[in-house]
Amino acid sequence: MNLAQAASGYRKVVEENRKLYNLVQDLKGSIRVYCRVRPAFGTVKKPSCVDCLDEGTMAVITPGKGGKDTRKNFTFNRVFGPSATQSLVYVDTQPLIRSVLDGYNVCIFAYGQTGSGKTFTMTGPDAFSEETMGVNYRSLNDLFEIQQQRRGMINYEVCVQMLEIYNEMVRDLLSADGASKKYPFYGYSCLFDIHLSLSVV
Ligand SMILES: Nc1ncnc2c1ncn2[C@@H]1O[C@H](COP(=O)(O)OP(=O)(O)OP(=O)(O)O)[C@@H](O)[C@H]1O
Repeated sequence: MNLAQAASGYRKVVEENRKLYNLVQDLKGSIRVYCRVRPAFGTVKKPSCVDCLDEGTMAVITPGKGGKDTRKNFTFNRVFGPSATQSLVYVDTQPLIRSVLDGYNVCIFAYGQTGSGKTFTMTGPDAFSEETMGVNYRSLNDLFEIQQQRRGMINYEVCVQMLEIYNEMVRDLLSADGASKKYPFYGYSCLFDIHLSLSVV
């Protein structure tokens, strides 16, 4: 077998591996919903109204009269309890980062009421370290690592946009004249009409 044949065979195996990898991600569910319960703060003395039952189920307890509490169970792809670390929370998300570099669209977002831990999960706390950093930084690290591993075979250009939607206004966070770069927000489709600053990283 000559070198050209060997290289062609190798490329086929790599391509097959890529397809199978992304098929597994699809089969695990193209929409996954995780629940993270943040720890109660030191000053809170009342028992928690949230109970993590198992890896995929949690209960919300509503106190009733005469000690008759009602419990409602909710099922997720996975439930992370108050002691879950940042790295544990990232484990299920990590494989999707490789899918991004294989040409798949991936969206990861945090949703929850104020103070529930969205920033903590996605960015990390102020006391920032390798252990405490959140999903965004971990994802970027992985993107750059895979980019390095594939260097010479595939060249990737990584760009970022950052925007904030607040009080029905879209604000371009990477614009030098940020204060003036505000657009009215009319819904999802309006984001495509707005030309936000694109920064190559
Ligand atoms: N898993 C966690 N472990 C320890 N502390 C946490 C955890 N999740 C959140 N916190 C702390 O709880 C507080 C509120 O969290 P955070 O700011 O992330 O909430 P948020 O959902 O982003 O709120 P907002 O919508 O108001 O911006 C912060 O002090 C944060 O450090």
